[in-house]
Amino acid sequence: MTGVRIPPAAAEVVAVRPSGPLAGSVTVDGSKNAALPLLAAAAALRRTVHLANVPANADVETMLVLLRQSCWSATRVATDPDTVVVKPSERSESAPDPEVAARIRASYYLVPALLRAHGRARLPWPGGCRIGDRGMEQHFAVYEGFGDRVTVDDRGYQVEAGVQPTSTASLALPFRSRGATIAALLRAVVAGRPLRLGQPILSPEVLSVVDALRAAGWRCRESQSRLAVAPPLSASEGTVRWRVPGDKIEAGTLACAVAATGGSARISGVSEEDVTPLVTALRWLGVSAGFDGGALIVDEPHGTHPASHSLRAVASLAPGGLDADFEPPLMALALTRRGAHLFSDAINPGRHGNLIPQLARLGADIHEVSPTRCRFTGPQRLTGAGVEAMDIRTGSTLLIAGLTAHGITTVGGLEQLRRGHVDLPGRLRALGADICEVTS
Ligand SMILES: CC(=O)N[C@H]1[C@@H](OP(=O)(O)OP(=O)(O)OC[C@H]2O[C@@H](n3ccc(=O)[nH]c3=O)[C@H](O)[C@@H]2O)O[C@H](CO)[C@@H](O)[C@@H]1O
Ligand SMILES: C=C(OP(=O)(O)O)C(=O)O
Repeated sequence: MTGVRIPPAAAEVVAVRPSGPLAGSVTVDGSKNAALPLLAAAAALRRTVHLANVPANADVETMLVLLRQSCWSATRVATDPDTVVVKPSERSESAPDPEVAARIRASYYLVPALLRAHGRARLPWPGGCRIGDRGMEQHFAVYEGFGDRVTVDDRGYQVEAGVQPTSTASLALPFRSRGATIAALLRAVVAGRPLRLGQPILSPEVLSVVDALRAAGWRCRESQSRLAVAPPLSASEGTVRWRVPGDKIEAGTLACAVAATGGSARISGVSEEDVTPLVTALRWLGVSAGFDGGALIVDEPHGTHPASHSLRAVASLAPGGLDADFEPPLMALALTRRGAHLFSDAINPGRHGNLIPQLARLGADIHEVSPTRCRFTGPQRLTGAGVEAMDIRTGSTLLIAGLTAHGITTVGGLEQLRRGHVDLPGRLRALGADICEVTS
């Protein structure tokens, strides 16, 4: 495609054209949704932490700014910019700027660290993707379970630290929540108290925090029904080294793009367990996908779709369930596959409302059974049009759809895409996708 190639950060839209089967090898960045709680965990620990594989997407950069505005130093190592060193700074009385904190949902992870630094945390209501009502009452129940005082108003919430006994904090979540599970873990760290948490979620992002605490000397035991952590037996002060796991969602998105174009690729940097539900869905759609030599392999050299079944993709917080963020890219892939497909995301009830009208602009015929559930029959023929990324995963899904549509698709709203990925168009281009950044 002809077009002016400019740095992605300056582009207003990307233009996508069908480019034949994607092929090659690519390595994903570190996961945004794991990096954010790990950075907050480093701050809560108040030790020097070297965190490797930290992606430079917009949400992570926002988190680094928030840490610096509070009382931590958070700097990328000059010789290894993927590594961030977090340590307490000299500043004692400073707090995050609410305007900055409101840009990301994960500002909520900073509450325990702020309690440690200031005895109180005042934050705006979380920002991030506008994908429906996204509550925080489980976080508040966690803090109240630790004896903290929570107050809310129109602009946000405040948590004031309660006096902490040394006894075990015993809490149970009414439903599985990544945010509330990590809130409980980090609150226990700051309180220096053992925690027993019923009904945790053991998603990769949570497990990466558990592993990080283990590396810092905390004693941790986890099962699907209970997560128990206890402080180190002896005080440890030295530097700890953690690593952000590879981005399972970026890997899954690339896999869907490769499969949608009938290509073959080797996607490295992600662990097998983290993409297992995605691989199951890919295979159900007749895609030859699996793990080999530490990489996710998608292999369709002839672009044939041997045994595509009708897919039921239901986002779930249950153990082994399909992460909600896999559902949109799978929808773009299923539009290319034979079958009567059903998609559901009741976790993020505004997601379909963002995505389906944009896919409809490309000509997709999707029947919305309810605001969170839809059906369609594939394969469908899409036609390029101007579309808008309404949230991170809408953006990545529209890139995939654009690769399979006839003609040129332009995707706007790139600031959404950049919140979650350093350069997803660049990753796709590395696999041969015909994508370029354009300004008006
Ligand atoms: C920064 C981050 O990791 N974001 C992810 C996280 O968001 P999010 O923070 O929404 O995820 P949680 O797992 O904590 O929440 C799961 C569900 O419970 C709701 N809830 C949660 C806590 C609470 O106190 N009250 C409440 O109603 C949430 O709105 C959501 O509908 O998980 C979502 C579901 O897998 C993903 O789509 C997001 O990418
Ligand atoms: C919904 C997402 O992010 P956030 O929770 O930060 O808005 C996402 O990563 O797709």
